[in-house]
Amino acid sequence: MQTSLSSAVLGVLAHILVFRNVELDNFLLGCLTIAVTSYMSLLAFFLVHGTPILATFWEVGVILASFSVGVFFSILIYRAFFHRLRNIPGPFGARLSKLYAAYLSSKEVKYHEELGKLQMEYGDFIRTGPREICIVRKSAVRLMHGPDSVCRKTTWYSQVTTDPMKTSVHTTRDHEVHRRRRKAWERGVAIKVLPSYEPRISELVEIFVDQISQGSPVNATDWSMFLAFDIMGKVGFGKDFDCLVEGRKHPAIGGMDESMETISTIGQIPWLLYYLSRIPGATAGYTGFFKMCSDEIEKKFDRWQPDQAPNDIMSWLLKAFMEKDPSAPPSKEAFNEDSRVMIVGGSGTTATTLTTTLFYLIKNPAILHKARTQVDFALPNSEDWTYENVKKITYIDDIINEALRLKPPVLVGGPRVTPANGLQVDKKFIPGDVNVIVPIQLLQTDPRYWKRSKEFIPERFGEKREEFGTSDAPFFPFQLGKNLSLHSNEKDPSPSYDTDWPTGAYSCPGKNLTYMSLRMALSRILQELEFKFAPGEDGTRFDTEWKETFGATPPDLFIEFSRRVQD
Ligand code: HEM
Repeated sequence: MQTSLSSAVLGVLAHILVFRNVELDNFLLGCLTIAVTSYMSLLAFFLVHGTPILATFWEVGVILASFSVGVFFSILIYRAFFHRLRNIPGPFGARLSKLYAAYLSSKEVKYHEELGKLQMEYGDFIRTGPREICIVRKSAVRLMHGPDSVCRKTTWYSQVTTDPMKTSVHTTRDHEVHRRRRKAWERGVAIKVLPSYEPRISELVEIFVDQISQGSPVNATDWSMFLAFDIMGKVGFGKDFDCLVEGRKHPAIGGMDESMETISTIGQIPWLLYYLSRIPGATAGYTGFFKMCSDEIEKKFDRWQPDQAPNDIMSWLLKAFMEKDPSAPPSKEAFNEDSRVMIVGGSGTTATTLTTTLFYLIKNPAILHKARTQVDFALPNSEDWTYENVKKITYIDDIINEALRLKPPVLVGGPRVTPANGLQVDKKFIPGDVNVIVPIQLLQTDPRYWKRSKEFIPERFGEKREEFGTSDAPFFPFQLGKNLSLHSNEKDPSPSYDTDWPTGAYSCPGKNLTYMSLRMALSRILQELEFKFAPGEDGTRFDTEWKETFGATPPDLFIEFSRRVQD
């Protein structure tokens, strides 16, 4: 009894003095090794001192079990009643473990909506995990994601690897290393290199328009993905993925879709995902995709010519690598990771936005008519369809932005950790070392900041901007993007609506490329095609059944496209 009690007390002390003060997430294997070693040492100790074998196993088992009970009991009591977040309201289960968030996410894979329900019940500051809160306040956006933010990426970003030599730019948690690596990326998607991508994007959009207008209804969710994936192949790798020509998903990503829902649920507990993904066979669905990316990188290395100007995003990273520039990915593994982030981060998001714009245009015939009239005016002939001309149709930008507002392809967004000395958000003090989520879709549809918040009104980003108070409202689908002008201009072809909210350190570098792809696709569709819901489709599922899979997985949407008959 005495041994058991002492072991339990030791467990409590271990939690209070050691475990509570260390970021344990990625040292669990180390902890397990220490536990096994301790077990073996204790066994050896008792046996050497002449304790019979059975009694030895019993004694050591009791010591370890008591120690573990002490640790877990201390953790639960501490999290429930003494934690620095004890005054932030939230479900009791969320205080104890992130398993609660995983449970919410697993119900229907709609964590974005679950957060909305929690907000209704607990207010704008909600405790969503033992040391995690969700803040549904505009003021939190800039504090977490703005250029002057002192908040950093959390352990959530370590779910693939903890080795800084192997992380992608997205999963690099060291702020300084990340800052350096962003430079190579920014060269690859800079405004001045975009024109070199235009012919490739135009060619793919033409194939897209040809393919979808063959007469029968098409699943716009899939076809938008084929287009976006092909664009990332051409602009990212300089490679034909041929999804549009063959009318199918790339075989390499076939196995990935099914695992996205599971991953996003388990991803609520990053360390668990980290360890599960190390079980042999656990990432089988990704093998083809990983191989495709690493093969392409390998080919790029083989074909590298120092005197040739880079003509795709990965070549810009390769140039930095070959020239030993500090912005380069630090290893081939890191290179591979960057290429995967580019494909995954760049294709699904762009595709989702394109489908969303089509959905809203069909639902709002007056807006569709206005958009078409403007396109016809700016591009009277087929040959007028050039990016230079398309950029001038600002109503297209307004439509894209309104789609990104209502249904952002990243519905919730990545967590950030507060600095050691904490952070003031309005009147609430958030203690240090706390993970914070600022949910994108909830804030972008919040009636406190957006008039007629659930309605599709592109003009709120254009001529009715002042009337709708858009400048002051939280709009951050790319986190906080570059902000140079209201509408396209020479310096920045991407529109910006948050003049006071300049670029955050971790914001999306692909924003300009995204606008270019979407502007080209949408303008060509409007110029060339009529479209309406396919028989039996009314868009309800597409409107309501989005899954939160770190980004978003929208349902199918069946649309009938046909060539426009010019009158
Ligand atoms: C509609 C289109 C897109 C949306 C809404 C979007 C949104 C986002 C968001 C919200 C983040 C921040 C994620 C986080 O905080 O963890 C992000 C990061 C990122 N995006 Fe995008 N993205 C889009 C398109 C693209 C494209 C086309 C590319 C490829 C060129 C791309 C590449 C990246 C990369 C590399 C990061 C990581 C940046 C970093 O951590 O420094 N994205 N994106």
